[in-house]
Amino acid sequence: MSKRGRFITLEGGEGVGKSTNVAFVEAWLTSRGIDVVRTREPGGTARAEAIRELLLDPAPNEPLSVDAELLLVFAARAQHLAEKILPALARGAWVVCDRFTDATFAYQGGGRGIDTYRIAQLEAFVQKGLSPDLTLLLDMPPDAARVRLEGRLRDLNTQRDRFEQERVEFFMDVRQAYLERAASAPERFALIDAAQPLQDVQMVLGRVLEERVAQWQ
Ligand SMILES: Nc1ncnc2c1ncn2[C@@H]1O[C@H](COP(=O)(O)OP(=O)(O)O)[C@@H](O)[C@H]1O
Ligand SMILES: Cc1cn([C@H]2C[C@H](O)[C@@H](COP(=O)(O)OP(=O)(O)O)O2)c(=O)[nH]c1=O
Repeated sequence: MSKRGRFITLEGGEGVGKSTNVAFVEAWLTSRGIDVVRTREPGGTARAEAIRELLLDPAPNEPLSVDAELLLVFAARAQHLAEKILPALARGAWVVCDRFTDATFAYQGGGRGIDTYRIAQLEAFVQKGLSPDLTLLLDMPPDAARVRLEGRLRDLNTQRDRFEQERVEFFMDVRQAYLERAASAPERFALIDAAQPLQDVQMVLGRVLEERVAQWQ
């Protein structure tokens, strides 16, 4: 049987550069001959992307309950794991994912105030022990990240989604929860200063990948 692939996730608040750097990580690994599947959460498959639409739709006439939000995130994840992530890892491909369960601890836990224990129960139920091999946490102050996000929204001429409409205090709680998770699992996390110029962020990312890939081989 071929060796299971590696599972790498990128995390951080809105506008810190996750999408930009998921592409960088994919290109970095591909250039070293690694078979890479790039994906994102919530989403990654047709049905999971349909759940993403429900989660992001601001639909002001019917607020989404906090519990429904949590369960939808995990429903999308269960589908994503079954249809995409687990088959890719089983055939030996490496999966690079823009957000995963650390985002649930940060947003539904830190942001919405759901008890960490309840999230951990769903994590165990849905993931059955699977967790990322490496998590690249892009960290910067939310107000500075918001400036970047505004630029992206303007460029793409899109409206703010349900999460992007949250107040800055929500994103400060999200950041704090991410930092606490990183501190509790330092062997899995690499904490990266995302406020640096992109070139510097990517130099650090390259260094972290170099080190981890060498350890895994
Ligand atoms: N290190 C950086 N310095 C300045 N701008 C950046 C940096 N990284 C990303 N950006 C820009 O910030 C915006 C948000 O980046 P993006 O990758 O879409 O973030 P995310 O996926 O985390 O929301 C984009 O316009 C992107 O080009
Ligand atoms: C994966 C995940 C995402 N989310 C939220 C965070 C984001 O606001 C939203 C969509 O993710 P994403 O498209 O990555 O946002 P952005 O590119 O703006 O950073 O989903 C959760 O609340 N919980 C989760 O478990």
